[in-house]
Amino acid sequence: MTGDPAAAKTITLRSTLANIPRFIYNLYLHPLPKFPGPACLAFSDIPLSFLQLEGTSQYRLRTAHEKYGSVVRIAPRTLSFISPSTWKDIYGFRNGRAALPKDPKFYNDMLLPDITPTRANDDEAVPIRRAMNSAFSPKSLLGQESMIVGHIHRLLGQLRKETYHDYLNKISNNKAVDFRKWIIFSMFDINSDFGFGEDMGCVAEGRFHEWVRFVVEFFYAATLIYQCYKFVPLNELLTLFIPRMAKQTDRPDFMHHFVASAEKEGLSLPVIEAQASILILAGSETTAVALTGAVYYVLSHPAIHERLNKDIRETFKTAEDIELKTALKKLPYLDAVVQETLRTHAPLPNGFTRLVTDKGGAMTVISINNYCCNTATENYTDPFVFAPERWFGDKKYASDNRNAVQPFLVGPRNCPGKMFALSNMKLLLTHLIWNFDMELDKSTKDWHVGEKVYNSWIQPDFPVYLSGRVK
Ligand code: HEM
Repeated sequence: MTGDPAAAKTITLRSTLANIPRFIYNLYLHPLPKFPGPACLAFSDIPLSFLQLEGTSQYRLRTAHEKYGSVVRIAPRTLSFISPSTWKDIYGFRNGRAALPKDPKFYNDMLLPDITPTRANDDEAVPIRRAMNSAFSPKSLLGQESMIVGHIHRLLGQLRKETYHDYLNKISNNKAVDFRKWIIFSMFDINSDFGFGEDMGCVAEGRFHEWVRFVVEFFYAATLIYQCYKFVPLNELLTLFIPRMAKQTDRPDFMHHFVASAEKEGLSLPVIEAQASILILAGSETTAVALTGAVYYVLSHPAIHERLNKDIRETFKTAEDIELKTALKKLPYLDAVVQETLRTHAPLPNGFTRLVTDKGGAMTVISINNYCCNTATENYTDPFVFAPERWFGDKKYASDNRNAVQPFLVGPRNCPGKMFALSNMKLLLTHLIWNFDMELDKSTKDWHVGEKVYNSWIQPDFPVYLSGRVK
């Protein structure tokens, strides 16, 4: 097909000219101009969409918040907030239900089916969430520990193989390992084992399962979703690849708990099956991004790395002593490292949009952007400094708004997998640090600078040198 650049230019110019009255209206006559914000974003929806397609909107919005304050108009009908007090107003409960409805343009019918908790309306989501809660209860999570540890051991074994030419004689092959890749493998294995009682074999085979690759790319596709009519609904794909439901395992996995409660809630089989997609989609990539971020921040701060090494290696005399109960409770410094990672590197940095309807019926889209909120100078002292101490009552950070960090959201539509994600992160970090001395490859300098976001951070390769611990 041949293009005609002159015709394209003419069409662009004509449509821009035709829209000038609308741009003027948006800037000066619209009901929202009382909210501050850059005119270059407020005149049309196009600039924000462009930045989102480019994966860089978080940086532009942060600059706008630093200049204009805690509420910024970022498109004609769109406001961004960063005050900690607004979390509850936007996402919390009101009269036992979600305070505000989800924005159907983001939660559209190409993203996920409306029988997933993410897209179900507030009333329909209640029984699904109730059925999920029993699967995510602290008791059933503790029941998953041996499964998680089994996967961690498999991962450690593969990392040793990658690191050592001859493991018994400790002959290293002096090759850095792409850590991010292995963490993704492990998180997809753990989440699918948790969800369906069967892992995907990513760590064992050292490669992405085909549909896992698809799920990772779905995060990018979600940004382009309006143009993505070619995508088959994800849950149908998943049920094609995972012959689940009837499979029986001795260990009560998520589906075991979920199906038992779902029956009591009167949920239909299609609703039960649809949870397959959301569980893998929501849990694997997010936790992998957070874990990779945590390893990066720890290794790039030698004092933090040393303190964590000391805490973990002194607390657990043998690797078998590492247990969820102890890893979660006895290691406050590890806890602070994880919190600080979720502040500086929240896996889903851009906000989740909700709608406010005014008396005339006009809708405004509002959200809190995690990246802007967590790196705002109005919320944190030295917001770009990775400082676990800020979670320990260090005087320097006394004025920090620590409750501004809400990577799992708040309220009735928050993340039900929060405890599962935190447990995985802490267990894996503890095992890694107990077992290995680690060092960043030089190429990782400024590894996170300019990272793009398509729903989640697009992290570059992450080469790390490993060796069996010396002390
Ligand atoms: C660090 C890791 C994680 C982060 C930061 C995170 C964050 C979030 C956030 C912000 C939401 C709300 C999204 C929205 O409103 O559209 C969400 C929803 C959800 N998450 Fe997580 N998540 C993580 C890990 C997990 C894990 C491990 C699981 C399950 C094993 C999980 C299961 C879910 C489910 C099922 C939903 C949908 C809930 C609903 O819409 O009602 N998440 N997550």
